Amino acid sequence: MTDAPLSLVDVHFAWPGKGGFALSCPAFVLAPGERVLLLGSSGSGKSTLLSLICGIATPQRGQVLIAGTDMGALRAGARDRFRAARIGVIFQQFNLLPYASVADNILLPLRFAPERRARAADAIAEARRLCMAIGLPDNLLYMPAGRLSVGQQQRVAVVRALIGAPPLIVADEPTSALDAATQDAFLQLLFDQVADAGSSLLMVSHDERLGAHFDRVVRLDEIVTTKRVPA
Ligand SMILES: Nc1ncnc2c1ncn2[C@@H]1O[C@H](COP(=O)(O)OP(=O)(O)OP(=O)(O)O)[C@@H](O)[C@H]1O
Repeated sequence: MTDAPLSLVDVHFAWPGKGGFALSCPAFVLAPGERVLLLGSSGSGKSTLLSLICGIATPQRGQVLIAGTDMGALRAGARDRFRAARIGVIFQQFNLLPYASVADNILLPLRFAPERRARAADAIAEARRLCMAIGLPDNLLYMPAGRLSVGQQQRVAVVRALIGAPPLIVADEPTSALDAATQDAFLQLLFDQVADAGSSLLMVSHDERLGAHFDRVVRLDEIVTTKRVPA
């Protein structure tokens, strides 16, 4: 199933250093258009797995295939460009540039990915449309991102991941800064945008309550084994 948006094959990874955290994933496939919630407790390795999926970390063995391309086989620069083109990433800490405007933050991935840029023909109009859809007033577009509230910054991170319709959206606890009532509305908006773009969504969380919104719920320990490399 090489054209799946995401496929993990016999992946093994250990953070460097003695007593490091090691993770193995024999097999995991995300189907086209599928929305999967990956559940795991704090420290269980969710962010580590997402770093592997995004090509921010590279497995010591095995393959992380994005639409059939093995991320680990790409050189660092090519891997960064490939990620920008194919994957919209919503980081746990948002990773916004605080002094850059909201618009510049949103448009950043398009700079590195011409094919994604081409899908957002009028990029500012598309940024504005996504902001409105996700409940972010478009008069904030030219404010420095660091001046926004945490909930607004989370929305900026979502719009940056969605712009240019990357085939795979990966999200690390994107609702953590929102109260329960806002979470549901926010997820619905995110799902609407993901469906519009025809993207697949992999979200990690420790919050079982979110499961009802997804096509499939996977517990991390169903797909990975973890251990500490002895000191
Ligand atoms: N950059 C790193 N270098 C070394 N070890 C790391 C690094 N990042 C994470 N780890 C280790 O990997 C283990 C799993 O952490 P990870 O952040 O993947 O868990 P998590 O399930 O995402 O946790 P949380 O829900 O609290 O964010 C932890 O023991 C952590 O110390």
